[in-house]
Amino acid sequence: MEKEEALLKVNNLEVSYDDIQILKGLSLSIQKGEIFGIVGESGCGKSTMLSAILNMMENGGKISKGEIIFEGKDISKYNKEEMRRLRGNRLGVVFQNPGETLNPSRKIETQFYEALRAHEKITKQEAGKIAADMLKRLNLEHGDKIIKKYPFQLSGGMNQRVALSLAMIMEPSLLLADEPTSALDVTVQAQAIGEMMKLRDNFGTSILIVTHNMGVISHMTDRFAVMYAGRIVECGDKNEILSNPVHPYTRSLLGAIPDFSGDMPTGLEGSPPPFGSIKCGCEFESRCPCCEGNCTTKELKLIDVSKGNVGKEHFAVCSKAG
Ligand SMILES: Nc1ncnc2c1ncn2[C@@H]1O[C@H](COP(=O)(O)OP(=O)(O)OP(=O)(O)O)[C@@H](O)[C@H]1O
Repeated sequence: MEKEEALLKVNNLEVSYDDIQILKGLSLSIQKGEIFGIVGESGCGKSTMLSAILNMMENGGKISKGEIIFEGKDISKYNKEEMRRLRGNRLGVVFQNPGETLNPSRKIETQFYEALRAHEKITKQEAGKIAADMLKRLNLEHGDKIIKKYPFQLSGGMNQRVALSLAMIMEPSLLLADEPTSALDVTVQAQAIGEMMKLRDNFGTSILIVTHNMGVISHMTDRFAVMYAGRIVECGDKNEILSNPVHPYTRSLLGAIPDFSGDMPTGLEGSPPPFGSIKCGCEFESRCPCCEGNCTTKELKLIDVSKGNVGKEHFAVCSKAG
């Protein structure tokens, strides 16, 4: 059976800030209704990838190569106005801190009204009803009362759910989520994850979630990619990677997760090399327990490490630990 056309396809994306290359030949694809995760430690380029997709890079940032195909069109060529129309309509976004999505000086109902009005003709009253309905669908009871409040009158967890509702109000086909649970209490984190998963079940929304938390990846995603120093080093089916991680960095990430046994997690010494300092070979070499002579010179390419498990995709740029 032929595979359905991907909803989002990022091909060989290269992004630099002030001429220093950050993203290195990044490729991924997301199917309709799929939850895809990107995991990696702080500074590996996760947010840069999302801002490139959204055309929201800060000054000095530019896409130097590659394409971003969303619903069949290369949106990396879109101008600001074309992107503005797409955001909030076909593409929803939720950030780590609800404060980045919500305006502190406007009532929730005004924010919904403005978001809806940007894409369709609507009265304040109609917008209020749609907003209250959406809040209810995301398990926020008394939506009619919540919309009358300002963000500071709600808890962090409630605000994040309001932000999620706002991102979903136009029922976008793809939700981009940048560390959406990191700023929340652990108990509320689980709730927010559950709610995002319901979006896929109830609306068929695809989700691209960026996180440094392997627990979130393991709980939420169908497939995921591990990023290190601006490059995808391992990607594929979630269960394949979690049960048989082959890249030494993925193994280190998994070894760093504390558990209830009382054993100390192994952790990972050192830090990634500064961007721009490694011109060829493997960026993980200085921290890698498995490195060999040619690691600093060989070209890095994702290779199929799936061991013939049909339908269970699994790629890595190195399989020395496999
Ligand atoms: N506005 C900017 N100007 C210059 N360089 C930037 C800018 N934003 C990001 N970078 C560079 O890109 C690198 C990756 O940053 P990015 O925020 O994408 O990483 P991240 O994996 O999302 O980190 P975190 O988990 O801490 O948010 C940074 O280390 C920095 O070198």
